[in-house]
Parts: sequence; structure tokens; C-alpha cells
Amino acid sequence: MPIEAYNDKVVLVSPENPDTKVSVLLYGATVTSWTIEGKQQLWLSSAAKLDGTKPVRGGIPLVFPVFGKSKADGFADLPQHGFARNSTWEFLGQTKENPPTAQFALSPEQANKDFYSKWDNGTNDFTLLLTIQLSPDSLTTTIEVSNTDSKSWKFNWLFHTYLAVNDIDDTLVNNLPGETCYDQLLAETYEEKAPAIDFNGELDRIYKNVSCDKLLQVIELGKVVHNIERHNLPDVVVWNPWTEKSAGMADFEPKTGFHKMVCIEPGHVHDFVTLEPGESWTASQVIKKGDAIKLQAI
Ligand SMILES: O=P(O)(O)OC[C@H]1O[C@H](O)[C@H](O)[C@@H](O)[C@@H]1O
Repeated sequence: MPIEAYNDKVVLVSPENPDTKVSVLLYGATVTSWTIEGKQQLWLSSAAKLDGTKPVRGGIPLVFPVFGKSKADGFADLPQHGFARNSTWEFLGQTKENPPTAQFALSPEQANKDFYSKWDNGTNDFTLLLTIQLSPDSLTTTIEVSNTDSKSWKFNWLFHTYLAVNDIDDTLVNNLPGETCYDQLLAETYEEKAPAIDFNGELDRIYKNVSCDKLLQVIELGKVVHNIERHNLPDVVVWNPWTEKSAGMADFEPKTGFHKMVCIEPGHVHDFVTLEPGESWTASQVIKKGDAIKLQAI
């Protein structure tokens, strides 16, 4: 049984191993769980709301049409990270038996009305098509954004991926030295000098225009635990809320949970993508297993 559809979620199960599966909540089309042979790959807060009252804290929330808050015309009144993560998507069906693949869609008809109306006064016609593919050792999430309007409009996209780690104290992220970084906590732009990113306090950085040829790796005690490939997603947000920020988030539990996660968020957020009428834009993230450490210079 490669796919199980419920009222509120869809589960893809690997034909190779019943304990390799991915669960997608229709609310936000949020991946809330992904296991490989029973081992959880993503972090999900034990206090995450899965009932549509709040975006999911954990898994892979989808960020569209704005990352964070923006003062730009047409975006200023939108909630943080837009409305895709607070809208209930439509399950279109299974598009491939093996590897199990499913598609989900969002258009103005299904979008959260209160929030959608805040994007250019709710005048932008669009379609989002999300494809989720489960392979024995990887998960691919692909987004196609289409302009079905008679005028152009612009957007940000980002996969807000919460990766599971064993202990953030032992975790490094590689292949970012030399990249331009906007530190959201310092409100400063600088060149990353550290040979690898380590974590010893709150960290919230946007690495801009990182070549998609660069693989990003999450490494714990010298072992690669996640490889992140990006296609058409030039920016990478790295986030860990640490103690104080976690304490301030009601849906972040347990409060020590920041030890168990790191957000590596591939996106296009350094500027807006402009789509002309009839145009589409496609991008994807692939999270995969693989032991070899790959170091790539700038
Ligand atoms: O609390 P949320 O709206 O889900 O945002 C969670 C986080 O998302 C991104 O990682 C941003 O860079 C952070 O500044 C923000 O705190």
C-alpha cells in the first residue's frame, strides 16, 4: 500500500520498507514526519498544532509569498511567512507508484481568505503545485508556482525544513564559508569566515546566492546526518532558536527541543521572483542520506 489518504493527511509508504514513510498534513501541505527505516529525520514540536489553528511548529512548513515580514508594497500586511502554511491544500492524488509520489495544490479558492486578501489586496491569481517524492534514502519536495493572472506579480519561496539532530552541541553545517550572510540577530551583512557553522546560542542567518552546486551537509561528531541539495533555491536560512526564543514560543515543546533540531531552509528570499502572466517557476529541495563528507570551496 504505497499511499494512504485520510481526511486531514496523506501518508506515502515505501514499497521497499514499511517503516520508510512520509506524512503530509493537508493544512499547509506540511510534511510533519519522514522516517527512513523507522528513524525520524525531521523535528516536530510535541506542542505543534496539527488542527489548523496555527502553522505547524516543525516538519517542513511552506513559506509563500513572503519570507518573514516585508515592508514592500503589497506585502506589508501579510503575516510572517505568508499564507501557504496557514491554508488547507488540496490533495490531487498519487502521480507515481514507485518511488511513491503525490501532488498537492493551492490556489486563491482554497487559500486562507483573511491572509490571502492581504497580498496585493487579494488580486493575484496563482497556482502552487507541490510534488512530494519518497525514495528509500531521500525525500524530494518540488514546488511549481504559476501565474494564472493577466498581470505580473512577485513572491518569495522557502522550504522551512526542521531537521532532526541528536545534539545541536555536536552539530556543524558545512560549505558556507566565503558566502554572504545577513545576520538577522545583528542586522548586519558580512562574509562568513567560519570553516563550518557551529551552534552555541541563538542563530538566525540568511546566506544569500549560495550556488546550487554546493551541497549542504549537517555533520554530527564527524558523521554526515543530512545532505541537502537545492535546485533553483539560491538562499539558505540557518536557524536555531536556543533557550530564550524557544521559551517564548508556546508551541515549542519540550523547551529543550532546540538541542534536537536545526532549520536549514532553502529558498529564494534575497529578493522577490517576478512572474509574468502565464509563466511558471519551479524549485526543489532534496534531503538525502550519504556518508561522504564533501567540502566545496566558494
Ligand atoms: O515562528 P515562525 O514564524 O515560524 O518563524 C520561525 C523562524 O523562521 C525563520 O527561520 C526566520 O529566519 C526566523 O527569524 C524565525 O524566527
